[in-house]
Amino acid sequence: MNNDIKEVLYSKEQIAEVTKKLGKQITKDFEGKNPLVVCVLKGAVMFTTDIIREIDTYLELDFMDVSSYGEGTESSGEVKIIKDLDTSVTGRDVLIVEDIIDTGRTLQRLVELFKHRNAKSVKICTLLDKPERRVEGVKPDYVGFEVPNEFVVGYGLDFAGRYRNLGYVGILKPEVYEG
Ligand SMILES: O=P(O)(O)OC[C@H]1O[C@H](OP(=O)(O)OP(=O)(O)O)[C@H](O)[C@@H]1O
Ligand code: HPA
Ligand SMILES: [Mg+2]
Repeated sequence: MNNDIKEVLYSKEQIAEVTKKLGKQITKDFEGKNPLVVCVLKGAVMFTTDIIREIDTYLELDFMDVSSYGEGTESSGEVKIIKDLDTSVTGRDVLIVEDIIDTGRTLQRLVELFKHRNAKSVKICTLLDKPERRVEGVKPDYVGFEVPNEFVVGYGLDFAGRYRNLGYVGILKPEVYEG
């Protein structure tokens, strides 16, 4: 599996360090707010479980399963909701946790949905931001790293369902997805 990686972008240690830093910031900003943390499955599962342990406020956790990439490296353009939240967002301070913002379609859809459901506030925390590919105007409130316009995998991020279990984030060799 490691042989399929062209370059390691962020090591386990770098991810842990930035997660701690973001957790501290979020702790400060959400003090006394009891936010509803929304983990966007499946990519954000590792980042979410790590960052919530760095946030020192009361919070609640829920999961939403959303998908638009299927087996490829390009967004299908259609954001499918596979599993909705169990919790109502009405009147809640929502913090969406994502692994990556690429075109921005996934988050645009979620932010619109939560606002429509009358969330009190909606904030976004993403480990990775790939601003070069943006087609929607969403802006994250908390960002770990800006990534170049390459298909990245690891630490939750997949290609065709694989590589989520890498501890680091790396660039996939193009020959892996080109066939
Ligand atoms: O900004 P966008 O272009 O919308 O891309 C970002 C989204 O795409 C990936 O999810 P995917 O749809 O592959 O589902 P997964 O998390 O289950 O892998 C990733 O985890 C983000 O949720
Ligand atoms: O670069 C990426 N890697 C994995 N999944 C993704 N979903 C959007 N962009 C990416
Ligand atoms: Mg994915």
